[in-house]
Amino acid sequence: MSTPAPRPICEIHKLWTVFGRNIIHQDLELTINAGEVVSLVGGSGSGKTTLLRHIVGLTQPTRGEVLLFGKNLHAMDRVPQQRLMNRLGMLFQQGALFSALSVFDNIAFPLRELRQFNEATIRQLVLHKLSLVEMEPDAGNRLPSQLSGGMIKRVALARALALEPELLLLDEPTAGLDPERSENFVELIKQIKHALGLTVIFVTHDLDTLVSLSDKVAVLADQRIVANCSLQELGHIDHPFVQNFFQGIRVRLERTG
Ligand SMILES: Nc1ncnc2c1ncn2[C@@H]1O[C@H](COP(=O)(O)OP(=O)(O)OP(=O)(O)O)[C@@H](O)[C@H]1O
Repeated sequence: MSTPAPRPICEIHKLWTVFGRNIIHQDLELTINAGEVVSLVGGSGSGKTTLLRHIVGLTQPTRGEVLLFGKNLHAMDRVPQQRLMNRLGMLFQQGALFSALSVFDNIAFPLRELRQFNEATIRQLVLHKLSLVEMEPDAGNRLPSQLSGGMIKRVALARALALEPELLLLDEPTAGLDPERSENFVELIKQIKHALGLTVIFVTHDLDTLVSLSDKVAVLADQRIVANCSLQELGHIDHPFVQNFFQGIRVRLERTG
């Protein structure tokens, strides 16, 4: 049986990002296909978070195109752009929950913004998202300040999933978690990915998270993507940053087989 042709979900072409005199991205090209889990790696300050922000429409690139589901995100009017952005979910580094809102209201927030659902439906949808991230319905009454670090990540993930996105972006999903909680959170992301058939792009500095979660690794160096391939294939890429990085993960790859 032949495998289906890859279906691009996110295509970035000739993208430039310039902040003042700093060129962050230069002629950057990247394609992410449906169903892939791609980690974005690169040195500190290489522009990983900025690239995620371009993909979700929060920051306009200086030049170039970001096509989401075949549509040019940054060249659209506000209403269709918002509709397109509703097909994405983003988990921010610190969770970015609204501190004055309960867990329930945090997850309900994007649903209420849509103005399409009544409160009974919103309640059902929120409770479903809480169960997806393995939290009890009672947790909905708590405030973010009453949650552990791991729970904050779960609630932030539930909120990112509220609109049932096709593409999920995660910025440092396991940052600040101890190794056990980090492993549990990675397992949860994997389960949800399979259950919902998501495409995932994530940034991490944690090599265990990277090895455990990635189908592919996109490497940002010299202001562009210098590799976008499986972890094993990285070993064949002739680039000093990639080679150095690969040495760092080789032992872990051998351990996981
Ligand atoms: N809005 C902005 N205005 C000016 N400079 C910015 C802005 N946003 C980011 N930068 C700069 O762009 C560069 C890339 O930042 P970014 O946060 O995307 O890097 P990163 O690869 O995610 O870094 P890290 O791994 O350390 O989190 C940094 O030098 C940062 O200071």
